[in-house]
Amino acid sequence: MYVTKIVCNRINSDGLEQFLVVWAGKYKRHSVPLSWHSINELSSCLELVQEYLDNKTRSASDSSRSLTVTEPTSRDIDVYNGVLEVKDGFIKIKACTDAGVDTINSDDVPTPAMLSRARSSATSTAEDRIRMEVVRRLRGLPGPPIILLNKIDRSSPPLKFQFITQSILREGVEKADPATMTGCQKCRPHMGQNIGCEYTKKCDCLEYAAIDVKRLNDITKPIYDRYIAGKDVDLSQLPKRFPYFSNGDNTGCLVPFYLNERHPIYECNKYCMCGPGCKNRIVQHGRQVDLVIFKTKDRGWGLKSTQGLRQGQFIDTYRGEIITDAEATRREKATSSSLNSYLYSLDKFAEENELKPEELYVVDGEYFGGPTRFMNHSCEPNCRQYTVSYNKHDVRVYEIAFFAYRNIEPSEELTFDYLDKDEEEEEEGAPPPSQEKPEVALDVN
Ligand SMILES: C[S@@+](CC[C@H](N)C(=O)[O-])C[C@H]1O[C@@H](n2cnc3c(N)ncnc32)[C@H](O)[C@@H]1O
Repeated sequence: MYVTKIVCNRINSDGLEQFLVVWAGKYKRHSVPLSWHSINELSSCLELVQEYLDNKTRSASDSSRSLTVTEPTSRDIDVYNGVLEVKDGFIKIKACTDAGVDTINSDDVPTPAMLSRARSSATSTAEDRIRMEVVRRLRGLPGPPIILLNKIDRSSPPLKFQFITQSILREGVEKADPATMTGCQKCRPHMGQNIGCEYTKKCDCLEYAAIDVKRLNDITKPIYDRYIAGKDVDLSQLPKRFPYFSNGDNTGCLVPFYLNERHPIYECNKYCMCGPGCKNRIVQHGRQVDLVIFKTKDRGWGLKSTQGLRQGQFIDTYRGEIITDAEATRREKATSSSLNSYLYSLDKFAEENELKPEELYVVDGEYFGGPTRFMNHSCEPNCRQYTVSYNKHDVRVYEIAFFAYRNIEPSEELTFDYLDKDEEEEEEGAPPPSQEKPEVALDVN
């Protein structure tokens, strides 16, 4: 026995908030079992209660606009279509042979009388219970606190959304063979400045990192030209940069070369010889900033931080279910929304690896994800998403990480551009926001 739907609410004669629930099962039409329950008895189906309350709020605002008032036309009754009993800890339906039990045609429920009563009945205990459940889930997440804030109404983020700490690989999605995941072998934890990887030429993790063409010289330019001509060359000879500042106030923030040009970030991994203290590891350590999921006036939920963020500071990853392109298309068709804002294609390496669209994977953050799933769109965003790879040989599964694109004031809403495309940006040559600090790259070749 399980609940399939909530159809009505009321305050009973004891002053208790109750919800009329529909139970699943094979029953004769018109005699589907229904019963009234308090929110404490509905803890296993809070999502359904939330869905009911959201619909009720929506239809209340619709009817206030059209000024339609439905007057009660039939009497309200308490017991419907059978008797529920608790047996062995489960709710069961006892066949109703007692002529004295009130029944009602279930197709008529909720009756106009019930609806009228529901409209004027408070649901604050249920709303508080739902909020407590969201807060409980947020407290279970690793990292600094994530606060839930709603000064607009009594709603909570959807309970059908599950917070996860790592993306979930769905059917048909595979990471590259684990044997391809290698670490840098020539780096050591103490090579000079005690920061792990010190020299871009030694760090194998940078093999496929972007070439810093501005730093080509008489020796490296001919190697670069051969590389561009498609010849086999030793890429470690070409000038590269580590992605993060290794010292100073901006330690851990993205250097402008990556921040502005959106080059894929290759972090060191568990097979690297540089050790866990290496400064080429930021995203893999997870979120280090506090976050607030808050209700906006007109854009649903949004995200902010109570602390100021520095330009280039890592916020969190965008996670979700990683699905195949075919599954993404199926989900897109199934959703009523024409623009599915939760799907994110993992296509960063598609062109250079000649991957066909149908071979790509997609991250769906609608029902499983992290707090960044609540970030809203802006055409002038203060955050941007970057590609972060721990396995340079895996071109289909990687992380999407949000970093502050400029300094961000405490409690400023965090936004990114949903239509952001790296390629367009490079073509247009959009000027980056000014850097307050000069860049100090980590590579000291
Ligand atoms: C990824 S979600 C962001 C979180 C969302 N606000 C929520 O409450 O779940 C994307 C959805 O948020 C809303 N949204 C995001 N940015 C918006 C904006 N700038 N203006 C209006 N609605 C926006 C749209 O409904 C969009 O489909």
